[in-house]
Amino acid sequence: MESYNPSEDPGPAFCVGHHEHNRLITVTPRVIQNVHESNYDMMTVPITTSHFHSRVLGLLSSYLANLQSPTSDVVGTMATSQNTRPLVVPPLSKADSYLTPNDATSQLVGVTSSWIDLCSPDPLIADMSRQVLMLEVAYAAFCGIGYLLIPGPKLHHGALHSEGVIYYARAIQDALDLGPYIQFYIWQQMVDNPEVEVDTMGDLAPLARAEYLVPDNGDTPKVDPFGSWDAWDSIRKTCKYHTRLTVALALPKQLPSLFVQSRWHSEPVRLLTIDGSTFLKNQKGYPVLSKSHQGLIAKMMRLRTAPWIILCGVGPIPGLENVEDPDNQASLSGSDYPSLSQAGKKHYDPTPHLSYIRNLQQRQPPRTAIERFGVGYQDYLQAPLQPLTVNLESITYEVFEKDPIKYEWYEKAICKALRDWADQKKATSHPDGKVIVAVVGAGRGPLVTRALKASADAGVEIDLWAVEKNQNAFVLLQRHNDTIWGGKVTLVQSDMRSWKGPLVRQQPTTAATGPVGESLGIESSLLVSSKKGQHDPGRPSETSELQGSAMCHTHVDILVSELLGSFADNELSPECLDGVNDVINPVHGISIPASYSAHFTPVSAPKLHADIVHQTVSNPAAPETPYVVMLHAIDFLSTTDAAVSGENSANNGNRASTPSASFSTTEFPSPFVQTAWSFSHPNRHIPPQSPMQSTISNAHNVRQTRLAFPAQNRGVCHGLAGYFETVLYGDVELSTNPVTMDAKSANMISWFPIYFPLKTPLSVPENGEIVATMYRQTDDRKVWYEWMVEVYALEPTAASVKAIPVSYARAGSPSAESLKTKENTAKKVHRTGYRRVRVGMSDLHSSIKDGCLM
Ligand SMILES: C[S@@+](CC[C@H](N)C(=O)[O-])C[C@H]1O[C@@H](n2cnc3c(N)ncnc32)[C@H](O)[C@@H]1O
Repeated sequence: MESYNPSEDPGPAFCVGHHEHNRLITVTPRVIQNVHESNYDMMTVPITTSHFHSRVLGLLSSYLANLQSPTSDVVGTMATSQNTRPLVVPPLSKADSYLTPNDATSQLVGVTSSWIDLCSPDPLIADMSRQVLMLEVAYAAFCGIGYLLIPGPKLHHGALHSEGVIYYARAIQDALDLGPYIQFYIWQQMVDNPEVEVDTMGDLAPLARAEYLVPDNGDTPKVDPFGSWDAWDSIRKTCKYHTRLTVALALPKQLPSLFVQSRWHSEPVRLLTIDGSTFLKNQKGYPVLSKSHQGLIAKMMRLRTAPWIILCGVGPIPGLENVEDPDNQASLSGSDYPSLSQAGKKHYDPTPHLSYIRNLQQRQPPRTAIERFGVGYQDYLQAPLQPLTVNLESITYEVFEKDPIKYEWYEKAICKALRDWADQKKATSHPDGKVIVAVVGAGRGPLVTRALKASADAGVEIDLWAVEKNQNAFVLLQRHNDTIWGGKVTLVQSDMRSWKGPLVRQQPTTAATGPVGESLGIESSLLVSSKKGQHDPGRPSETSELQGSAMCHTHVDILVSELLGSFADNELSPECLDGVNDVINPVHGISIPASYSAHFTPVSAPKLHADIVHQTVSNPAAPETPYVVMLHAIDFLSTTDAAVSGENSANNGNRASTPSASFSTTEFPSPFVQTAWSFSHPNRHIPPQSPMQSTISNAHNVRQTRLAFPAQNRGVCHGLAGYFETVLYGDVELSTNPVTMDAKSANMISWFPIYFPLKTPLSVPENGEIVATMYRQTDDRKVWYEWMVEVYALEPTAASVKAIPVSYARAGSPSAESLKTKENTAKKVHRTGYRRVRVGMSDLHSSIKDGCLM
């Protein structure tokens, strides 16, 4: 890897804007220049003025004053319903908006009116609100506004809760059509806190007529940690995961639990709004953010599309104070000059909140190796490789070879294996007593180089073979053998499945087995003549004549391969290694890797779901394809951590792309990742080929699993995130499993996880259970996966009264021992005292159309 200096890493760039509730100016390019000079990147503008607000209120009050009590028709429909639109809000006039199209408009975030109530149970209020929004969106679109901030839905109306969200969502769907070039931000609180949802003077909500309200039953509504997210989920579902529909998230003074933070982290949050009141004061009286706020911002800023930050209620932009006369467009006031008392202070800062955010930007931790490597790949869907049927390009190998861990760990594993071989005085397959090592699927040769190094380090002599089927990569292997390896390697251009094993010179008599330095005589083999640089693998005979001396095939002592995919076996490592199984020394021979296992966990992944929905238009197989993807904006639905508050949480587990220890107060909960299945090599149990079949059966490589995952919080399951672990040799292991990766192979970058999508997302209830059934299937010509997900609600039976324990939380991945009884996992984790009621079930998905050809 090229050398990297963290101090030179620029880190994520912060784009910071300024919001003022009631800005009374027309924003011109000169104003924008002023904004930039104040070190802000952009600003918000209301679409309409207080004049418009007063006009609508006036209209409403005169209408209500003359209104007779609503009557119902025979079917009970109220006369003043949406069906008989009673009141039309007239179009905007000059005094209704300061917004005017000019060169500055594209740099503005427009804000629609917060005094409307699209969710009102009173159809009159809801309809007027809808009309106001439509007028504002249409005018914003006309002016060329590119970004529009829309205050989120009002969730509480007396005893009614979240009833009007669907009306809100429906209006947003219309808005998306009305402003086809506008990016919409729904301004959401992080949690549903009824105390925050207070009506202010002039709001339409309190004007809802009593007959439409349900009397308050006196119960104090509680904070619902996922209530706000629920509302957002309804809106984006109604709008079919529209790409222009995103979230502006208001950060409260007290951050909610890490579960809630992690959920928002998985959503398309494109704006973070921070109110002046969210800031604390440091000892010198300057505004600062708490550690947990800093941590959340750091995480958000590492997303593929980092949100912009908008500071609200932090005082005016210097030189841009609101003036009484909005039509006086010389509204850049003379207040660039501080007051006398301010001027008296030595280092007067007119924008201390902004200065803090800029300082926070400077202090962002440098990106980790995987973050640097993954730039541009975050949440980007890639089709998995088909390395058997498609020859890789040199650039693909080059990317693999940048891994700072994988090759190092292979070298360690080979070195240990060689030392053990020598220490245990195991007999070798070579007449000279050398340990025969073969790298199968050698690519451009990095593992060959490592094997030679391991031999030198271990002080154990080896006879090294490299087998590769990609004829283009083979040219490089030949070149490396001449220039780097000093001709020490025997190269074989072949599919490993038709390789007959190393050719060695026949010995005059059958050699006795012996330790390293001696040879394991292969029964009835003839060992003669030195091997040559190149070998023709196509020879079917066990012995051959080479330069007059008899040669015979022998075994490989240590077979080294790296044929793993993101889900361990998805690039057909089991099938390829089965093909060289008989080549491995039947007594002492080993495979590096010795075993590998596939793991998965259910996730919420709205961005991936949206991308797949859009791809489905041109590719119907898109939702039944497992994708390789650097998962980032996802939320693990099943976790092993107890709920912790944002402010008080400690670093509680490993997770991919950890920003830095200094921001560990926002370490999201660890996923509950379970093992699907595993493979071991050499496989001493491959069933013999049936004489009734002409093709070799692959039935022994079929696998199936059914695993249950507890889901503590409600959410939406979009698919399964898959990982792998592998034991190379002894305690040398590689892992992409987020639970074990840091302990086993931190900073390894060769593999991104795999993602198995669901065509239709499944809603998961609180304290529910997600059960995934998965198969690895084969028809002896190709391999594919099938998967389906069921969701259960757990209803306490009469016998159980206590809260549901998260009884199968587990911090690590299962041990090799527990893997043996893995088939029973779903049964084992079944919770007693609860009846499972199935509330959702996906299709059975199958990747057979894109199966991996053997
Ligand atoms: C993932 S790459 C690894 C390359 C190299 N060993 C490394 O670690 O950088 C797998 C390699 O195995 C080769 N390969 C896959 N299946 C093979 C087979 N059946 N026979 C021979 N080579 C194979 C591919 O062409 C590719 O070069």
